[in-house]
Amino acid sequence: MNRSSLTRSFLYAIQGIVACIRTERNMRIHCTAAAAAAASGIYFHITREEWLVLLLTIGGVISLELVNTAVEKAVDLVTEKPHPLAKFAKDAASGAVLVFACLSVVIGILIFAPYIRT
Ligand SMILES: Nc1ncnc2c1ncn2[C@@H]1O[C@H](COP(=O)(O)OP(=O)(O)OP(=O)(O)O)[C@@H](O)[C@H]1O
Repeated sequence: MNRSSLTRSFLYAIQGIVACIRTERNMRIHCTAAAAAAASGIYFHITREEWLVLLLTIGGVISLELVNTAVEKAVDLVTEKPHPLAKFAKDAASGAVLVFACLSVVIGILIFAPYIRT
């Protein structure tokens, strides 16, 4: 892979992220929550280890939402007619986001609750 094709792949990936933020309401919710968590991390001066967990969690949710959107678009490309496999694929992909998002809330509470209490 030469340098210009590497740059092109990078630009396509950025285009994918921007398109997802523009079109997907859930993605904008995740980005807002991520910004709020990062701002809280700065405000409370959380530790290096807490930043590692927080950043991994933010990256996980946003990456999973990108994959979920990709699955939705790919399914819609194949068929927009009701189909049990289309439902299965979309529900499983959004289930993956839901699992990670719920655990992120728990992680956020575990990180920030001690700072808020003191
Ligand atoms: N072709 C289909 N066949 C059967 N069920 C479908 C189909 N398309 C969507 N569904 C059902 O409708 C739900 C919502 O699908 P839709 O494509 O509107 O996603 P969405 O509302 O944009 O999801 P998200 O909120 O995760 O972005 C799916 O999770 C699935 O249960």
